[in-house]
Amino acid sequence: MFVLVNLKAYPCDPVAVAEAARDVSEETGVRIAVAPQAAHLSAVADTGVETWAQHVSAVEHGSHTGSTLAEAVADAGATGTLLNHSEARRKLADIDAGLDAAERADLETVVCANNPEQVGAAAALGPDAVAVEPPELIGTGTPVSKADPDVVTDAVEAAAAVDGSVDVFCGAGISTGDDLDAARDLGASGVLLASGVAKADDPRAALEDLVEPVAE
Ligand SMILES: O=C(CO)COP(=O)(O)O
Repeated sequence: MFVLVNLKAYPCDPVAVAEAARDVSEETGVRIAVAPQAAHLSAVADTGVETWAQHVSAVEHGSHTGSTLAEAVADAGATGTLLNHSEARRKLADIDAGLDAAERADLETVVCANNPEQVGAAAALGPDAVAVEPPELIGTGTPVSKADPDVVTDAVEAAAAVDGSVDVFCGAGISTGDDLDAARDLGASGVLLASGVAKADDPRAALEDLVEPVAE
């Protein structure tokens, strides 16, 4: 199971979370990556943790003020990027072009989607993975893998029907090892989470609990 921690714009210490994620990943053998604010990418990557961007713009080098250039994200140490999110919704054409930009910069990709139908559409664009995240459960602490398991199994089916090589992750309300275990049982190969770690009093303990079912 891949654990991808999206720090969104939460007021946590990105380097402290990154160091905890690096240590827990090394101790348990579980792949854990951290996606901080773009301005924190270098500092997070310097810890040695696997580092992801939250977004790259659908642009190439050029006159694109305010954009997040895929090449710049890679230069800062990111090896992957999220694309699209319920909290920052993109047009399909922009997701498609964002995937091209990520490929140019050799970044791994996870496209977020709100439901299994969108998962099918996103899978057709050829990302490395899609993450299904029902918006109504995001940030609630109620895990999608328990509250709405059909969403996960339907997402796995929808992606497989389009492109069997696209991994499916799930997110929204994931915070404990039980939640991760349930996600795995439903066919997800990773989890995408935010508040369970970014808002935890002790992010290291939160991560240790989260990966416990899949630790070596
Ligand atoms: O939106 C999410 C990750 O991208 C999920 O957020 P929570 O883990 O806070 O529910």
